[in-house]
Amino acid sequence: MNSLFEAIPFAENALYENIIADLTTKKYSVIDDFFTADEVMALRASLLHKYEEDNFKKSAIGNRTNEIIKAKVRGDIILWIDEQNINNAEALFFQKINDLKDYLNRTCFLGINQKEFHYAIYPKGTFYKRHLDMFQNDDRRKLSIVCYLNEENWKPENGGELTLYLEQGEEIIYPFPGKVVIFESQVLEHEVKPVNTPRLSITGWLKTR
Ligand SMILES: O=C(O)CCC(=O)C(=O)O
Ligand SMILES: [Fe+2]
Repeated sequence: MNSLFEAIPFAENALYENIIADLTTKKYSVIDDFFTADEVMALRASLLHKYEEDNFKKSAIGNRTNEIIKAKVRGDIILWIDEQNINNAEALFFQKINDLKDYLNRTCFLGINQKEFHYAIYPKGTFYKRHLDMFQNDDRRKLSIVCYLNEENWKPENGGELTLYLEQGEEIIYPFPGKVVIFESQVLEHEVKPVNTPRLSITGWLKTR
Protein backbone atom coordinates (compact mmCIF):
# COMPACT_ATOMS: atom_id res chain seq x y z
CA MET A 1 0.00 0.00 0.00
CA ASN A 2 1.13 3.51 -0.73
CA SER A 3 2.15 5.70 2.16
CA LEU A 4 -0.08 8.67 2.84
CA PHE A 5 2.53 11.01 1.37
CA GLU A 6 2.70 9.14 -1.92
CA ALA A 7 -1.09 9.05 -2.15
CA ILE A 8 -1.38 12.84 -2.10
CA PRO A 9 -1.32 14.05 -5.70
CA PHE A 10 1.38 16.61 -6.39
CA ALA A 11 -0.25 19.89 -7.38
CA GLU A 12 1.82 21.84 -9.85
CA ASN A 13 2.00 25.53 -8.97
CA ALA A 14 2.41 27.87 -11.95
CA LEU A 15 3.99 30.71 -9.92
CA TYR A 16 6.58 28.41 -8.36
CA GLU A 17 7.30 26.76 -11.72
CA ASN A 18 7.99 30.23 -13.12
CA ILE A 19 10.39 30.98 -10.28
CA ILE A 20 12.20 27.68 -10.85
CA ALA A 21 12.45 28.34 -14.60
CA ASP A 22 13.85 31.83 -13.89
CA LEU A 23 16.39 30.53 -11.37
CA THR A 24 17.49 27.81 -13.77
CA THR A 25 17.93 30.11 -16.75
CA LYS A 26 19.13 33.38 -15.17
CA LYS A 27 19.91 32.67 -11.48
CA TYR A 28 17.27 35.11 -10.26
CA SER A 29 13.53 35.69 -10.26
CA VAL A 30 11.39 38.76 -9.58
CA ILE A 31 7.78 38.32 -8.47
CA ASP A 32 5.91 41.64 -8.49
CA ASP A 33 3.05 40.70 -6.18
CA PHE A 34 4.23 37.77 -4.11
CA PHE A 35 2.69 39.46 -1.06
CA THR A 36 -0.72 41.16 -1.16
CA ALA A 37 -1.18 44.81 -0.19
CA ASP A 38 -2.77 43.66 3.09
CA GLU A 39 0.15 41.36 3.89
CA VAL A 40 2.62 44.14 3.15
CA MET A 41 0.67 46.50 5.40
CA ALA A 42 0.66 44.00 8.27
CA LEU A 43 4.38 43.21 7.92
CA ARG A 44 5.21 46.89 7.63
CA ALA A 45 3.28 47.62 10.82
CA SER A 46 5.11 44.77 12.54
CA LEU A 47 8.48 46.12 11.42
CA LEU A 48 7.69 49.67 12.51
CA HIS A 49 6.34 48.51 15.86
CA LYS A 50 9.53 46.57 16.58
CA TYR A 51 11.62 49.49 15.42
CA GLU A 52 9.80 51.82 17.81
CA GLU A 53 10.52 49.34 20.60
CA ASP A 54 14.18 49.91 19.74
CA ASN A 55 14.98 46.30 18.86
CA PHE A 56 16.94 47.00 15.70
CA LYS A 57 20.70 47.06 15.55
CA LYS A 58 23.31 48.13 13.06
CA SER A 59 24.10 45.32 10.69
CA ALA A 60 27.48 43.66 10.63
CA ILE A 61 29.55 42.32 7.77
CA GLY A 62 30.25 38.63 8.05
CA ASN A 63 28.90 36.21 10.61
CA ARG A 64 29.23 35.86 14.37
CA THR A 65 32.91 35.10 14.25
CA ASN A 66 33.47 38.21 12.20
CA GLU A 67 31.04 40.86 13.39
CA ILE A 68 32.52 44.16 12.41
CA ILE A 69 30.32 47.11 11.70
CA LYS A 70 31.39 48.72 8.46
CA ALA A 71 29.22 51.68 7.68
CA LYS A 72 31.23 52.24 4.51
CA VAL A 73 29.92 48.96 3.11
CA ARG A 74 26.39 48.77 4.44
CA GLY A 75 24.22 51.17 6.41
CA ASP A 76 21.04 49.25 7.05
CA ILE A 77 19.74 48.37 10.49
CA ILE A 78 18.28 44.93 11.01
CA LEU A 79 16.29 42.72 13.34
CA TRP A 80 16.38 38.93 13.01
CA ILE A 81 12.98 37.19 13.10
CA ASP A 82 12.69 34.25 15.50
CA GLU A 83 10.34 31.78 13.80
CA GLN A 84 9.60 30.17 17.19
CA ASN A 85 8.16 33.44 18.43
CA ILE A 86 6.15 35.15 15.71
CA ASN A 87 3.15 37.44 15.46
CA ASN A 88 0.22 37.03 13.04
CA ALA A 89 1.83 38.99 10.20
CA GLU A 90 5.03 36.97 10.48
CA ALA A 91 3.01 33.74 10.55
CA LEU A 92 1.47 34.67 7.18
CA PHE A 93 4.94 35.53 5.91
CA PHE A 94 6.40 32.17 6.90
CA GLN A 95 3.38 30.30 5.56
CA LYS A 96 4.15 31.62 2.09
CA ILE A 97 7.92 31.26 2.39
CA ASN A 98 7.70 27.71 3.76
CA ASP A 99 5.26 26.70 1.04
CA LEU A 100 7.73 27.91 -1.59
CA LYS A 101 10.64 26.24 0.22
CA ASP A 102 8.79 22.91 0.40
CA TYR A 103 7.92 23.12 -3.29
CA LEU A 104 11.55 23.85 -4.20
CA ASN A 105 12.73 20.93 -2.08
CA ARG A 106 10.22 18.56 -3.66
CA THR A 107 10.94 19.57 -7.23
CA CYS A 108 14.55 20.75 -7.28
CA PHE A 109 16.27 18.58 -4.68
CA LEU A 110 17.91 21.64 -3.18
CA GLY A 111 18.05 20.10 0.29
CA ILE A 112 17.06 23.31 2.07
CA ASN A 113 16.68 22.56 5.74
CA GLN A 114 17.46 25.86 7.38
CA LYS A 115 16.46 29.45 6.90
CA GLU A 116 17.06 32.85 8.42
CA PHE A 117 15.20 36.12 7.86
CA HIS A 118 15.60 39.63 9.17
CA TYR A 119 13.78 42.91 8.89
CA ALA A 120 15.87 45.68 7.37
CA ILE A 121 15.58 49.44 7.37
CA TYR A 122 17.81 51.54 5.14
CA PRO A 123 17.69 55.06 6.58
CA LYS A 124 18.07 58.03 4.23
CA GLY A 125 21.57 58.14 2.78
CA THR A 126 22.42 54.48 3.38
CA PHE A 127 23.27 51.73 0.87
CA TYR A 128 24.84 48.29 0.63
CA LYS A 129 27.85 48.14 -1.68
CA ARG A 130 28.30 45.43 -4.29
CA HIS A 131 28.65 42.03 -2.60
CA LEU A 132 27.89 38.30 -2.61
CA ASP A 133 25.65 36.86 0.13
CA MET A 134 28.30 34.39 1.16
CA PHE A 135 30.59 34.47 4.15
CA GLN A 136 34.20 33.42 3.76
CA ASN A 137 33.79 30.66 6.32
CA ASP A 138 30.22 29.65 5.54
CA ASP A 139 28.72 28.61 2.20
CA ARG A 140 25.38 27.29 3.43
CA ARG A 141 23.30 30.12 1.97
CA LYS A 142 21.80 28.86 -1.28
CA LEU A 143 18.97 31.27 -2.13
CA SER A 144 18.60 34.90 -1.10
CA ILE A 145 15.05 36.22 -0.78
CA VAL A 146 14.27 39.93 -0.50
CA CYS A 147 10.71 41.11 0.24
CA TYR A 148 9.96 44.81 -0.06
CA LEU A 149 7.67 46.49 2.46
CA ASN A 150 7.77 50.06 1.18
CA GLU A 151 4.83 52.43 1.03
CA GLU A 152 2.22 51.95 -1.65
CA ASN A 153 3.26 55.14 -3.46
CA TRP A 154 6.99 54.29 -3.54
CA LYS A 155 8.70 56.03 -6.45
CA PRO A 156 11.86 55.15 -8.37
CA GLU A 157 13.28 58.57 -7.35
CA ASN A 158 13.32 57.35 -3.74
CA GLY A 159 16.45 55.41 -4.66
CA GLY A 160 17.46 52.13 -3.05
CA GLU A 161 17.34 50.17 -6.31
CA LEU A 162 18.64 46.65 -6.07
CA THR A 163 21.21 46.20 -8.82
CA LEU A 164 22.04 42.66 -9.90
CA TYR A 165 25.36 42.23 -11.69
CA LEU A 166 24.73 39.68 -14.42
CA GLU A 167 27.13 38.40 -17.06
CA GLN A 168 25.21 40.34 -19.70
CA GLY A 169 25.04 43.56 -17.68
CA GLU A 170 23.18 45.15 -14.81
CA GLU A 171 19.56 44.49 -13.90
CA ILE A 172 17.92 47.28 -11.90
CA ILE A 173 15.07 46.32 -9.60
CA TYR A 174 12.91 48.93 -7.86
CA PRO A 175 11.82 48.00 -4.33
CA PHE A 176 8.07 48.28 -4.84
CA PRO A 177 5.88 46.88 -2.05
CA GLY A 178 4.85 43.23 -2.37
CA LYS A 179 7.71 42.50 -4.75
CA VAL A 180 9.99 39.57 -3.95
CA VAL A 181 13.40 38.95 -5.48
CA ILE A 182 15.01 35.52 -5.26
CA PHE A 183 18.54 34.82 -6.42
CA GLU A 184 21.39 32.37 -6.04
CA SER A 185 23.33 33.59 -3.02
CA GLN A 186 26.71 32.30 -4.09
CA VAL A 187 26.54 33.39 -7.69
CA LEU A 188 24.95 36.82 -8.12
CA GLU A 189 26.76 39.93 -6.96
CA HIS A 190 24.38 42.73 -6.10
CA GLU A 191 24.15 46.17 -4.55
CA VAL A 192 21.60 48.43 -2.89
CA LYS A 193 21.97 51.96 -4.26
CA PRO A 194 21.75 54.91 -1.84
CA VAL A 195 18.24 55.61 -0.60
CA ASN A 196 16.58 59.04 -0.27
CA THR A 197 13.60 57.81 1.73
CA PRO A 198 13.67 55.12 4.43
CA ARG A 199 13.46 51.74 2.68
CA LEU A 200 11.85 48.76 4.43
CA SER A 201 12.20 45.05 3.70
CA ILE A 202 12.58 41.53 4.95
CA THR A 203 15.66 39.73 3.68
CA GLY A 204 16.52 36.12 4.23
CA TRP A 205 18.24 32.99 3.09
CA LEU A 206 17.29 29.40 2.41
CA LYS A 207 20.22 27.30 3.52
CA THR A 208 21.62 23.82 3.67
CA ARG A 209 23.05 22.52 6.90
O1 LIG B 1 17.46 44.90 0.15
C1 LIG B 1 17.93 44.47 -0.91
O2 LIG B 1 17.45 44.76 -2.01
C2 LIG B 1 19.14 43.55 -0.85
C3 LIG B 1 19.72 43.36 0.52
C4 LIG B 1 21.01 42.58 0.53
O3 LIG B 1 21.68 42.49 -0.45
C5 LIG B 1 21.45 41.86 1.75
O4 LIG B 1 20.88 42.10 2.83
O5 LIG B 1 22.39 41.05 1.65
FE1 LIG C 1 22.96 40.85 -0.27
